[in-house]
Formats: sequence, structure tokens, C-alpha cells
Amino acid sequence: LLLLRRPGRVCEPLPPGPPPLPLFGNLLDFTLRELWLRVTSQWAQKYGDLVYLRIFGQGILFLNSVEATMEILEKRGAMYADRPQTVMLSELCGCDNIVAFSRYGSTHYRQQRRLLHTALAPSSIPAYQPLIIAEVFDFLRRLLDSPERYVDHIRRYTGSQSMSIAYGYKVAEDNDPHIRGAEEAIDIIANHILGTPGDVWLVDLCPALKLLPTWAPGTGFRRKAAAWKSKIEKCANDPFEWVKECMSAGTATPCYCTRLLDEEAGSGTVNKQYESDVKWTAHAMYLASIDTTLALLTHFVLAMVRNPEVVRNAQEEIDAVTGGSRLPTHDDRGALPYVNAIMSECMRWTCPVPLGLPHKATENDVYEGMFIPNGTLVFANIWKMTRDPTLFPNPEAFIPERYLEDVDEATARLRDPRNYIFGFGRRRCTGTHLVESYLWLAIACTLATFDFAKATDADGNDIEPQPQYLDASFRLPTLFPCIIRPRSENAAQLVHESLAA
Ligand code: HEM
Repeated sequence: LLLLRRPGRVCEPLPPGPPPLPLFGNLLDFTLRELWLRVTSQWAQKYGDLVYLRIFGQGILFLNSVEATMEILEKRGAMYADRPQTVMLSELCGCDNIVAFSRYGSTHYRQQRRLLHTALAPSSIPAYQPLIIAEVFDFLRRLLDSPERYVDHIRRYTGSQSMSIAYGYKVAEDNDPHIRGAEEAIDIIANHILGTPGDVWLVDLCPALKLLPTWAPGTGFRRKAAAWKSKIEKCANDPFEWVKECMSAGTATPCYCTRLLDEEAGSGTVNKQYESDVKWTAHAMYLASIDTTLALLTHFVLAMVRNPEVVRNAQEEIDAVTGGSRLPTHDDRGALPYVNAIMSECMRWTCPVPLGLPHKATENDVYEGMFIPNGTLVFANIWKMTRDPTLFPNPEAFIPERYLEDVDEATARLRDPRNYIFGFGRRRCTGTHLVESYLWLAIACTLATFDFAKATDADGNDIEPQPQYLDASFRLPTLFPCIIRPRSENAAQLVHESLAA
């Protein structure tokens, strides 16, 4: 009897959820397009704060309230700090080296988190500001030259910003080899290795298959994995080797890698594992920042196109500080509360990773009388939290003013989207302070120099931008037509002068 009373399992039921089919479980209940809408408007509505599903026997739990998320992922964080591991992703393709996929508690994971924490702490960010400013100026110049290609410019901005901060590397004008490699690595991981929910590698269901020799029939996955692994490693190695060569030649630009390598060299010799951890974290910075920042900045454009009065208010505020004779700088941030509010609203309204990344339970647990089995994959429904009408009245509307209301500290904390969009607990995003810096400057400088309008059709009627969302994990809008043009001759001049400076 004592054995049967393992904590939780005998008495407590699993959290509620749509009934599973035999073998396939809830596979058919999933959708690849905007899964967060289904989780929110169908499952959370019907089943409540915790919704439990299964795919091929793998338990999946959605947390649909701030309270449940804080209790489970923050307070009990140590039990929910792991990530799902699969033979294909982690072992055969070597992605366990990438911090976002690493096992919690492994030596390299602990070391990598520590490196990211140190080098991306608030006190470290000012050191990257010259690099950030140069990339913002480059972005403005591209927007001025070909505004209709705004998505390409945003994508390049996020990529070159990461390359610059991680490696001090200035991305080539076109077809940069490191950017190409990094894009390929993202494509391999997202579209080929991970694929879609329900795309399961046979070797993940039957790990013994990995022991078969490569000539055996049905082992094509081994050859694919080997090719992908070497591409991913090359993409991490190449820019890192480039920094090391520059450091030896005394030509390196101070950046994330130089800082960490110099620090370690100062305290003795740099050991191989340390060097490998610096290399993989620099690589992770690119992977982790690209789609998230792209989602945020394209939504910024969308919000500005749809809300001309927000643009006007921001421009008035900026002009009052800069006199229209210079671009805003990080030092102006305290004097630009409306621009700060626009950035907060962009974070909330975009909600770049609506269901976060999966945390894996490493123990059996019970929450409010419901059993959460060891091994369950737990997703926080960030989308629902950022659309809570009690915290954010009229949540679908873009309203920066909501952050300017005079509220007590606890309410301000609850309404700060930064407490949701970067995830929770021990796996919370490590790039938050960096994002804060490079996103703010891009937003402030773009508002200072550009106007936004809806595109018009042949009869001169406005075309309402109505983007679609096709991605399963990131909230990336499809391209929408719009007009972006310099506010004035003077604004265009400021962009030209910034580059000359
Ligand atoms: C707007 C931009 C960004 C958003 C919205 C965002 C959001 C997130 C989210 C939701 C997670 C998962 C957290 C969890 O599991 O609970 C995450 C993880 C992570 N992010 Fe970000 N992120 C952004 C930019 C960045 C940048 C610029 C970096 C660069 C350093 C970065 C580095 C990471 C890393 C390394 C992880 C994995 C952490 C771990 O598994 O321990 N992120 N991010």
C-alpha cells in the first residue's frame, strides 16, 4: 500500500483536456497555425488553467494563468527546468550544445548560462552600445534607400546586430557567408530536425536504432543527422575562429566573445571546454534573437501603420527632446516616456513566442489536486496572459497610454509584458537587457525619422494590412504592404549624417 501511494499518482487525476485517441493521443487536436489561439479560445475556456494533452504517449501541459505559471515554473522552478531531449536533436545532431536545448544541470549548461548572465547583465550592456548604434544607423539608411523592403532590412538588422555584438563582425553588404550559415542552421533545426508536432523520428521512438550501422536499410536518418550536425557545427565554428584570428592579430572589435576570452586569459589559460562554451553561447545568441526580434519589429511597423496618432504623439515627444536636429540616443530614454510605452506595448501586442519554449518536468508533482507526471512538457500560455482584459483592457488594440497610467507598484509589475514574453523560471531568456537596448534605439530612431501610412490600391483606397501567421512557434506576420517614407528632408539628412559620423 505504501508503495502504491507514490506522491500524487494514485489519487489525483491528470489535468483536464480534450479526450485522446488510442496511440495517437491528441495529435489531431493540434494545429500548426496559431496554436495559441486554439489553446486559449477553445481549451482554456473549456478546461481552465491547466490543460493536459498527449501525443504518442508524451504528456503536454498548457498553463493558462499567471498564477498557475508562477507557482509551477517559478516557485517550483527546479522541478521544471529541463528541456525535452530527443535522440535525433540532442545526440545525433549535437544540439545539446545549444543552451536553449541543453539538459538542465549538465556542466556545460550551467557554465553557458553563467557566461550569458555575466556578459549580458545590465552593467555589461553599455559596452555594446557603439556596436548597437552603428547597426541602427545602417538599418535607417537601408529603410531610406528601399522602404518597400522593410522586412528584409529588419531581418538584416537583427542578424547583423547579433553578429556584431557576439563577434564584433560587420556583416557584408550582400550574401554574407556567416549570415547564410546561421540562416541555414535555423532552417535545419526548425524545419528539418524539429519539424512539426507529430513529425516523429523513428529513432526517437526506438533509440536502439541509432546503434545500427549506416549501411543498414532504414538508417538514412543517420546520414542526414551527420550532415546537419556538421553544418550546425560549422556555423558555430567559423565566426568564432574568425574572432580568435582577429584577437591574435590585435584587430578584434571588443564584443561578447573577446570580453569572455580576455577575462579567462587574464585569470590563467583558457581551457578547451570554456572556449567551447563561449563559442556555443555566441552561436545561441544569433539563433535566439532572430525570429523573436523580427516578430517584434515587424509588429512595430504594423502598429505604426494602423495608428497614425501614436506616431504623431511619439514624434512630438522626440522633437521636444532633440529639437529635430539630431537622432535620439540611449541617454534620452528617461525623457521619452511615450516612446518607452510604445516599446512596452509592442512587446505585449506582438507576444513573439506565444507559448514560450517547453519546460520538462523532472519529478511527479501535484498542483491544486491535479497530477503532473514526471516527463510532462509544460508550455506557458503567454498569449493568454498578454491578452488578459483585466490587466489590459481592449487587449487587441495597440494602446501605449496604458503604461502611462498612475498605478501602484504591484499593478505596474503585473502589467509589464517583460514579465511574460521572455518566459519563466530557470530557463527565462538571457537576452532581455540586450533586447531592451537595441530594440529601443531602433524604435526611437525610426520614429524620429520616418512616417508610416497604409498602402493604397489603384483607386486610391487604403489597403488594410491583414497579415497571416503561419509559424508554429513564433508570431511572425506575413508581408503586408505599407508606405514608409522620411518625415522630411531634414529627417533624411539626419540619417545620411548619422552614417557619416
Ligand atoms: C524580443 C526578443 C526576445 C524574446 C521575446 C525572447 C523570448 C524568449 C523565450 C520565451 C524563451 C524561453 C524561456 C523559457 O523557456 O521559459 C527564451 C529563451 C532564450 N533566449 Fe530569448 N528572447 C528574445 C531575444 C533574445 C536575445 C537577443 C538573446 C541573446 C542573447 C536571447 C537568448 C535566449 C537564450 C539563450 C534562451 C534559452 C535559455 C535557456 O534555455 O536556458 N533571447 N527567449
